[in-house]
Amino acid sequence: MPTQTSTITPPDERTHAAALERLDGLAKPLGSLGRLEQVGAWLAACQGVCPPDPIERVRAVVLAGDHGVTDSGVSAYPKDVTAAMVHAFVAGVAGVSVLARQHGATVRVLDIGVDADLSSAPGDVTAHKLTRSSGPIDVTDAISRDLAERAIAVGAEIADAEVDAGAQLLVLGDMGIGNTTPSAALIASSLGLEADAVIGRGTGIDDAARARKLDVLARALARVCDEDRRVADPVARLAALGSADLAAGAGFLVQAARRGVPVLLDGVIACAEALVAADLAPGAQAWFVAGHRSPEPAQAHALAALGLEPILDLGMRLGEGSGAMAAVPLVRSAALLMREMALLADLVAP
Ligand SMILES: O=C(O)c1ccc[n+]([C@@H]2O[C@H](COP(=O)([O-])O)[C@@H](O)[C@H]2O)c1
Ligand SMILES: Cc1cc2nc[nH]c2cc1C
Repeated sequence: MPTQTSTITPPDERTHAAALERLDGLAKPLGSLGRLEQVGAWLAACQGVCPPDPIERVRAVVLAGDHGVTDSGVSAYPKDVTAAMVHAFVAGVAGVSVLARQHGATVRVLDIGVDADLSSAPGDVTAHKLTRSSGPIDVTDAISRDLAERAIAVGAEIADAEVDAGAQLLVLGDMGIGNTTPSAALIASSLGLEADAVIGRGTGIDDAARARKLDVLARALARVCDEDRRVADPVARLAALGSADLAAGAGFLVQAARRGVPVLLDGVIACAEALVAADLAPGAQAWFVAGHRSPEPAQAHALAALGLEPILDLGMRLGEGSGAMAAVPLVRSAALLMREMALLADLVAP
């Protein structure tokens, strides 16, 4: 029985049209606020109100997990860093923690599939733990179909909690050494691409590690993809080539869209999750904006397929939701400009 797919109610089209009209009437040359105008109109449509409310409550969730492919030497760092970084998020000293503090956002880190016992971590870090590492996708499925379905449901529960806590804007972050490999595999198998079109240098791998990663990716895609290099069913894709944390991310994004709360996407991991989310729930992508461009080639493919253009292009490749968090002030500016700028007609006598 496939996981239920459903179409998503889109952001309000009439509010979007009203927002574009308001933007054209502001005290500025037509179109002169560039991307901020599109972001402002999108926010208005998501909220169903023009001008949009100021964005006061931004909530980030970091989903952590380990990946069997790390045993093949596909990352520049050892997998113990995943668990170590979970402690850093809890202590508020990770990169995204600093940015979130600066921008008044919350960060919740959750161990979905870390290969360590984090049960002594404070708070509810392990409340949604599903596995200790997902499988090496070049030789076996990452997780069972049953676990993929449970992870999607867990991700939805996590999104519900953030929305119920009052989130006006969500950020989805990731932490997992090796996770650019399953992310690239998900994007390739969603779009029918070959390994060499999606491979990137992740944490900064050298040429030898890149050759190993290319081999892992090619064997993973050959193992599960049909002649089109695709896997049609999104749940099967998450189980075969993803992981528990990536499936939870896809479930999170579907539920955010279902609840009508906009999401700022981060780098290649969130974009892989978004691509699958759009297959699980067609139209979900209308609730997403890309916070930043990652150097990972797979992200560019995912963004093009989703019809998204990143707000920032700073060469960031940290993950954690950091690139999305860096874009938060601009999203806030887009709302305030629409609220507080004068109308040209009120300044210029007829
Ligand atoms: O967000 C991105 O586009 C991104 C690009 C490269 C690396 N990362 C982060 O680095 C880790 C994955 O890189 P790797 O090389 O171990 O696959 C993981 O913790 C990600 O958060 C993230
Ligand atoms: C130190 C470190 C921090 C990270 N944060 C997200 N991915 C990461 C990868 C490494 C290696």
